[in-house]
Amino acid sequence: MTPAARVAAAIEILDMVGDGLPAEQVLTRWGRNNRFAGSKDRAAIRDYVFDVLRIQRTAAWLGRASTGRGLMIGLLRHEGVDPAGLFTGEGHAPAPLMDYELEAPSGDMPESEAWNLPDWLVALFQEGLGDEAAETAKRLQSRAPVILRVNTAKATLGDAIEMLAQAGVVVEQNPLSPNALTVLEGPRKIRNAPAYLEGYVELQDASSQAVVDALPEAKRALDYCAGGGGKSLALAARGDIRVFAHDIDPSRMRDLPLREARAGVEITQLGTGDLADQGPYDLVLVDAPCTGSGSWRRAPEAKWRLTSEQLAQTMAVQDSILDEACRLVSEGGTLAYATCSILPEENKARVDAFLARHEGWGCVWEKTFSVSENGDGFYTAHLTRQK
Ligand SMILES: C[S@@+](CC[C@H](N)C(=O)[O-])C[C@H]1O[C@@H](n2cnc3c(N)ncnc32)[C@H](O)[C@@H]1O
Repeated sequence: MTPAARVAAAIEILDMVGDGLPAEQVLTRWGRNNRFAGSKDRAAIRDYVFDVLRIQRTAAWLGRASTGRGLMIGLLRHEGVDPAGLFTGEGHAPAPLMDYELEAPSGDMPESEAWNLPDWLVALFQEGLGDEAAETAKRLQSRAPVILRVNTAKATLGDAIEMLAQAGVVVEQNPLSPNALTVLEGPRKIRNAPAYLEGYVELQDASSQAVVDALPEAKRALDYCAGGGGKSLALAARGDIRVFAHDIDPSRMRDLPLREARAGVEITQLGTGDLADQGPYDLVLVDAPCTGSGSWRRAPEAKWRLTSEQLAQTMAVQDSILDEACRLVSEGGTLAYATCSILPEENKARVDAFLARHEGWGCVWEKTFSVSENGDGFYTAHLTRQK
């Protein structure tokens, strides 16, 4: 495909996303219906779509419309590319620019467009994050780093780095976790690299890894909201620990056996009805469902779709999960709470509300990870019963 044809494809996809369809679904369907597009074309189109979604308000302002076409014109201007060179109408290129599209609006962009958040979230960021609000919103506008976790059950850091390099994946150590590697070159080669296929490394954000690093030693640990099992796998790699994984939606753990086999570790999946029978556990990790605000670089659609009602519902779910999970913690054990959110409503406020509802519990440690070039935004707190 020509560069201009890729732009035209991104416009088509963004229009469908604008109609409310999930970007991933539209991209997959587009790929199926346009088999002539090669992997490089599909990757470039995907980048356009997600780059736009991260800066949608800015792109709409620069492109003078929030249609797919306006957004792509705006994205190109944001990246310092003159859209006239691609909007030629030749071949599969988008139609030439109309008069009103020829120039970006004059004057400074209004501040409201620069945050690239809905207005209600700008207010929430300002209220909850104070001085860090604007910087955090800005960081959410760039691409997230690609990060690997070295599976210490199978490989040393040195072995993993060397094997990755042989497959064209260049990495450097990430400061957030001793086993985390930031990918500098060759991210698209990871899934076919022997180091990945043989379980020497896993894809996992560095803040997520740091949340697991901080968990206290335990013989029996329950990952109460295991999802795909990223944190269960990291815990199991410690060795000398029995890890149980649970999720209210067991289908989320469907790939876990495959990932366990690759990583050379064992995890026991538990249905909700079996949790108490197998308990108590000296460590219960609640990696709670959340708005994902700390990882909106990876899933930028979520920031445009979130409503205040959904945030309130999510907070209520977080409360009820903590109430259920705390019953499974052994005497002297730890209830660890984590979210990939940067909103205090989902973090410290949930811990404070839990402590107010449960006499005898205390918070012994907590940490917030900011959105940074090293990792996603995360929060974690360790709760224990006080003597
Ligand atoms: C943030 S994700 C977990 C990510 C996972 N721990 C990882 O590191 O890959 C939250 C998970 O909580 C699950 N969940 C939602 N409500 C739940 C509940 N009441 N009990 C247990 N799990 C729940 C969701 O199905 C989702 O998979």
